[in-house]
Amino acid sequence: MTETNSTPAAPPERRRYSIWDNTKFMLRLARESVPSVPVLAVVLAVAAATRTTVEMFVAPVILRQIETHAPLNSLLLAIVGFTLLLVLLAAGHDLCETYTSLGRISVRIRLLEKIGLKTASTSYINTLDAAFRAKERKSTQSCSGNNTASEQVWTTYTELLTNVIGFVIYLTVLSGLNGWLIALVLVTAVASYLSGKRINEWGYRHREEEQTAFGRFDYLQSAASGRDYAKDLRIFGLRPWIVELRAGAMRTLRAFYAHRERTTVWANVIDVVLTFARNGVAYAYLIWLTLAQGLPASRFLLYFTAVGGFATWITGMLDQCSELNKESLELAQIREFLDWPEPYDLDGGERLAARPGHVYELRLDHVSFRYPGADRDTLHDVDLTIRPGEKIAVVGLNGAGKTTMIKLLCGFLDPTAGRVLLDGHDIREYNRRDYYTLFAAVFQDFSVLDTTVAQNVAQRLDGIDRDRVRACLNEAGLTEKVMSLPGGLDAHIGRQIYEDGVDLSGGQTQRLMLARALYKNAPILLLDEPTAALDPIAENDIYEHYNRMTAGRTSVFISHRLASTRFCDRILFMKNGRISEQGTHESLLAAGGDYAQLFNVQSKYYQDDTDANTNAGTADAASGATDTTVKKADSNE
Ligand SMILES: Nc1ncnc2c1ncn2[C@@H]1O[C@H](COP(=O)(O)OP(=O)(O)OP(=O)(O)O)[C@@H](O)[C@H]1O
Repeated sequence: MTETNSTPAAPPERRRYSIWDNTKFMLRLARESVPSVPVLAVVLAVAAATRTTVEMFVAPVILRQIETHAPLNSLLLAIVGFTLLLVLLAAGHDLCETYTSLGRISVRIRLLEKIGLKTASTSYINTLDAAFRAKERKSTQSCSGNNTASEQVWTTYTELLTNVIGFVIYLTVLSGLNGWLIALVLVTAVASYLSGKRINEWGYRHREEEQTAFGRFDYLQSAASGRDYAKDLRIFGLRPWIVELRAGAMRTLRAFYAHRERTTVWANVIDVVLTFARNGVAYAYLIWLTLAQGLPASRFLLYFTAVGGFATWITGMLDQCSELNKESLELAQIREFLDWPEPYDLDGGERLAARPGHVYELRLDHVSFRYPGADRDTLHDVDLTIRPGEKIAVVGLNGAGKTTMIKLLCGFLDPTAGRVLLDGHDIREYNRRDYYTLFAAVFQDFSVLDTTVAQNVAQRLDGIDRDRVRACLNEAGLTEKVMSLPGGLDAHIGRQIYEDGVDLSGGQTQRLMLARALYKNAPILLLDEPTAALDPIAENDIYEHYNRMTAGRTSVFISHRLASTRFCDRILFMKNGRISEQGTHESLLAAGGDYAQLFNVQSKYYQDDTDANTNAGTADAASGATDTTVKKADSNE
């Protein structure tokens, strides 16, 4: 017997994504979508720095001409030349900016697509992880508008580069001045940067806290307004309760932001003091040079403007570094999500060739399973062979582990211990996408897309075999309902997108899900309480056709109605994560164990009911048993 490995899945290893890493990531992303974006970022930076530099020279050059009594022509030429140059630079800058803004949006959308792809194709187990879902939410938020990091970062790169170019130019201009002055400006600037960096690091350290607080608020916000809760909100008068919970979440979120602001304010105070000291000393020195050393007015004006500009470039560089740091943290969140570890590579592994007509054997080889974060196993050493073409029924009390077993069989979950075997081979060796093609399923939760009936059954846009769709709808007992809809197979389901859409009842939706499973025509059929929402007549109808539906396939059928499992080859009774009994209906009754006891409890009700109402229908029909023939009725629920 395989030892139970009770260690839960390890939390994903945390990687650090530096600003440089994230810059390379954004460049790669731009290369994949709009390669002109980084190029135009550089062009814009050069244009902006040049424009400011030209502006700095305008007044000193004109003043110098006046000082040296230059001819009027030369003066006018300088004025017209500067004006034209500034107009051209401004026009070129605005043109590039307009052109690149669409490109930046496209790059952001590309990132959003990657997030969507990861969400859709991640291993099923990741979708159960609250940390994964929180990261997905945060990543989507970081790409959901023009002002989010994934788009704004290009502006930051541009402005940072503008500041660096300006810094170099102004440093060259000021190189004739006292070196101590330049050193003072640099030192104060670095000090400002370091205090800002500390703040950003605080944000990075506490980002999980922010995510948790925000996630809780967001969840309650959607619960208070969402369509899913619309009925409960009204019938149970839940609004005050949810609103109070939401207010509590809001208070936690506010407390977090207040803490962050308190930490930030000190960095701002330090920055203001340093800026004041830096500019004050510089201006005092220039005034002294003018008064004591006879610095010409045009030079004074040039240096005066250059010192102010130099400090602005440095402050700009620091601001942009801080901004880039913040945006890089957001990008790091997105990358942490995109690089979230996968227990298996959906596209890796041995390919499973299609084998039409082949009937598969499935085996759970001493399988145990524990959900991530749980403190005990849900399944304990389950050993089960489902023979090719066998029809298995699984019954048991709530929480016994029936659905979990199905999820292990179809490869959504991997065992914590033991193996799942397909025709004797560990399914972990196979390509998981190929493996999924072997299964059709009806799960307890439905996934109907707001689109046409035919597309919901065929799960595709083109190449729908409409005759097969009709046959499957018929098999699932939905023909009459669909044909009553204007548009028939092309009628829209759901009202989220289409005003003319139809909201199906729970039972009708379940039948639609069954038709979808039948349309896939996969060799293994998994049905997790597929008739729970059906009326007794529709349910009976499904049981009567069950053999035909599953002919030539291996099938597993979970049900809470024990009588309904008689038509299966073998019944498994699950208790506390183990298969505690198995056999045919008759042999299990004869054994007098848990199954027999549960069956008696269930049938007793109907028996009493029958005794009390002698004119009522048979007990078996009411309990959904198969040996009672009930006229097929495709009722409109
Ligand atoms: N994502 C999860 N994380 C942690 N525990 C889980 C998760 N899903 C299910 N469980 C636990 O696993 C146990 C078995 O659940 P499972 O859904 O397999 O039971 P079931 O027999 O299908 O129940 P039911 O008849 O109510 O559908 C339950 O105790 C449940 O709380």
